[in-house]
Amino acid sequence: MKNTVADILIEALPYIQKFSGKTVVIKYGGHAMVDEELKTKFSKDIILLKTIGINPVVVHGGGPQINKALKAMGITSTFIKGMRYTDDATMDVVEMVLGGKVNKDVVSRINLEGGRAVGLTGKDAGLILAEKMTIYHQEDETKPPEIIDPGMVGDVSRVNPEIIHTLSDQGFIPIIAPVGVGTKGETYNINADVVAARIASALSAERLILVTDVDGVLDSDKTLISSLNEQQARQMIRDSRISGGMIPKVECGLSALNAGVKKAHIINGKIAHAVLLELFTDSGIGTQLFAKKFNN
Ligand SMILES: Nc1ncnc2c1ncn2[C@@H]1O[C@H](COP(=O)(O)OP(=O)(O)O)[C@@H](O)[C@H]1O
Ligand SMILES: CC(=O)N[C@@H](CCC(=O)OP(=O)(O)O)C(=O)O
Repeated sequence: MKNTVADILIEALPYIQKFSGKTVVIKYGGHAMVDEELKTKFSKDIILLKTIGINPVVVHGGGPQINKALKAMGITSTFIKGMRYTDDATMDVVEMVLGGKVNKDVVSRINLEGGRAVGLTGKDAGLILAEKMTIYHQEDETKPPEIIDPGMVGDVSRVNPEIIHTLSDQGFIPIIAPVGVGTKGETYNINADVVAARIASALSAERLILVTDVDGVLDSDKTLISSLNEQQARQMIRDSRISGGMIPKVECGLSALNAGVKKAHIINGKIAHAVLLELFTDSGIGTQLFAKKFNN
């Protein structure tokens, strides 16, 4: 029976040994930034990882925080397949909220607890080069898909990870806002799951952990699906059992796995110390995704 503090620490030992010196990319969703206590616990988890020799890289979202700012300014917002339609006025607010308030809040909380976090957007050191995303919509499979213009929504065209390596090697924790830059210096709003997956792929991360506000991928009866392969996930998207913001999350997890990231998980950030529980316990929490070639 594992009930002493020592037993719990020892359960973590093989994982600590395995992950030491490796990179773990954590996507911290806006819906998981709930209250002060949870935010502090998340900050401590990240510092603990760094302290034991793991390289955490945090990519944060901020969807609800953007909604609040847009509402206060009287700008209405709509979503197409989980992506925010981003006209120029919306883009200004998105950059201000993600690169400003949300990024600095995550950074300063980690620093307050004794870590050394540094905030970046994709513009810093050319970290995230972006291009305009094209969204296809197909209602009738006998007809060609309709092309939807999402405004300044970006797709990642290239990640230049040097700045991440430089910071991580010097003991800093990079905190990345999902704003990208185009070849002409234009600013793009990129879904944070997309950025996290592409950064994890560029860093050949050991783990991609997507932290959200639900236990993982839920079935129609709301039960947690603890492991999900690519085929099952695509079927769930087709029959709308996976919808909204869960679509980019699942797609991104699968694409990171196909690009060489070892494991991808979706977990609930409302569970205290969710990141530690996922990484350092035998049972883990949440949904683990499996790519086609690893369907076992
Ligand atoms: N099958 C599903 N399982 C779990 N959540 C789902 C599913 N389908 C849609 N969702 C929705 O996706 C949301 C998570 O996406 P999102 O709100 O974008 O999170 P975040 O802000 O953390 O990126 C859930 O809160 C839920 O409303
Ligand atoms: C294109 C697009 O939709 N970008 C997102 C960026 C923030 C984000 O992804 O935040 P969460 O992870 O908290 O949802 C947005 O504007 O809301």
